[in-house]
Amino acid sequence: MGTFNHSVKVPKLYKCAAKICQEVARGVGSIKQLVYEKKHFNTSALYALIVTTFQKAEQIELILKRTQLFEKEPRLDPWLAKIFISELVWGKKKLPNSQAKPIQTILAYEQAFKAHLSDTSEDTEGGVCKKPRYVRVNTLTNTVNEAVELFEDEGWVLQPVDQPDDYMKFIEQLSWLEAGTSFFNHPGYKKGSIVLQDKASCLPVHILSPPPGSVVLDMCAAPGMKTTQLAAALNDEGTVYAVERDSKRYEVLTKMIETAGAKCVKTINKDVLECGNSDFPGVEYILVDPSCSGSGMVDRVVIAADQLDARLRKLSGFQIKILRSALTRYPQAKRIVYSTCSLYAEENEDVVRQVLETNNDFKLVPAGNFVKNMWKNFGSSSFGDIGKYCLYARPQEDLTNGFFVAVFERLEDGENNQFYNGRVSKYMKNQNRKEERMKKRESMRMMGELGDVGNENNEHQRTKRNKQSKNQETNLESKPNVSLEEISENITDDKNKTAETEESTMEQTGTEVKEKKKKHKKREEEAVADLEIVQSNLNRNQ
Ligand SMILES: C[S@@+](CC[C@H](N)C(=O)[O-])C[C@H]1O[C@@H](n2cnc3c(N)ncnc32)[C@H](O)[C@@H]1O
Repeated sequence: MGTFNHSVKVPKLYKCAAKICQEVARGVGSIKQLVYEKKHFNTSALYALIVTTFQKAEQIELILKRTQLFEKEPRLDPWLAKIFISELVWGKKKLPNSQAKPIQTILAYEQAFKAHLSDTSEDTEGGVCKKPRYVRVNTLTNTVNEAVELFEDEGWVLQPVDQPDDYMKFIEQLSWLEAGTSFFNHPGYKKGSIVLQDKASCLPVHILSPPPGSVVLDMCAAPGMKTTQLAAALNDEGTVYAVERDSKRYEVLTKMIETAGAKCVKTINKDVLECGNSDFPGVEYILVDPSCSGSGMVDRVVIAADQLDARLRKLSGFQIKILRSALTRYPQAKRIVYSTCSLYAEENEDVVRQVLETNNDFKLVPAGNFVKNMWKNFGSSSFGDIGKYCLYARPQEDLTNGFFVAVFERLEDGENNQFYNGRVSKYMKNQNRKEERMKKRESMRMMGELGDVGNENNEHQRTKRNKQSKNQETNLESKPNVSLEEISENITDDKNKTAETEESTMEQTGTEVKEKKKKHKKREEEAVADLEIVQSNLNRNQ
């Protein structure tokens, strides 16, 4: 091993890359978001280094296991070591000429890494595909021809596309750029002429195809790729309601909309599960693109196998809930597209199946119809027609990120949803119960008001009632109007909410998630305390 000097620092690029990897793995943000937040002078090198490290995650883990690097070198920073291995084996294939200790330590294992790599490459190399760099032309600010000219001026050559299909033409116009081509600093990207959006990620909006002038709801909007694509589909005529719950991601969303010059978008920083028809009147087209495992993303962070089942269960619970709300809360909705960038049936066909089984207002329509039946990959045959009707983009065959799309359309009179099994979902039962409770309260309130008319004693009775309830309030330590049933329901609701928050805030920071959990726990405890107070008062009154 060469000599090293403790005072020699690791170059900033590697330290920064290791820090971002650690944050991505903790769910603080996406690679892109964190890289751009760091404002490092060599963004593209930083991005490439991190993406390669995640792409090669399985191989790196195997190499680490076989060389027992961390057992032998316990002081090595794990993410820094992974970054160096990635650079040494797949990146520049060398490390900076430095005496810094971590660099020297890694270099001492170079031969061992390479030897182990030759054993591992066969089974894992096939997992990574070389997809081209896709760009979507933002037709709100320039035409496809203008964008093509912009690139041709720089020496790019546009290749003809064989497929006659509009979708293929539009999306692939500029797709013949080598894998890894970077456009983050391109003036066209900075001023919003192009959007760096994967071809498969363009599918959901292409399939939803809202005509200009329509009212659209984008339920999970940030960072805003599909929101801006929706605005372009509308030719900026009509309305796109873009809802995003996470406040940090909401900021990114508003910025992206501004850069794209989309005027028809109304952004809402709210939990869409708390919204309904009165918030977004007249919604006709809905895009449901919820948080998912991201297993289709070529530069994804791999979820550890022992956590996968639990993670998928949580995610699919949330996905079912959000899709159901789309299908039940917007009476004027005609077409709804559900999409994920996951390749797991648990988040895709199975979500579609569960929602369809309890809904008789919508039918599933073959997604292939919307791409002129030219698509190759569909859902699993183990889901019967549901599989046939849903569409997949698969990295190896389509050279895109992995994606899933399902399309729902409102039933016409006399039509049936062939997958409906006649059962009412728990979700709908809860919704109906809530509505009934609200109606009951409203009619009691109305009766109270009507009762005032022509009743001389009413004033007196109301004062008496108020007095009684004030006394009760004091007895119940200010919790008089809450029934046992309501409090119990709140506890359950809060429990569900805690789970849901966990599922859908993958993109939130660890601290935010912790804070939220704390708050939910406190609310739960308060609700339990309320329940006990009401219970003890009831016992006392019996
Ligand atoms: C897969 S991303 C959406 C990507 C986006 N459609 C695009 O194309 O750029 C999912 C987004 O949904 C947001 N989200 C999750 N649960 C939500 C909820 N209940 N209400 C609103 N937004 C939510 C997440 O914060 C995240 O930004």
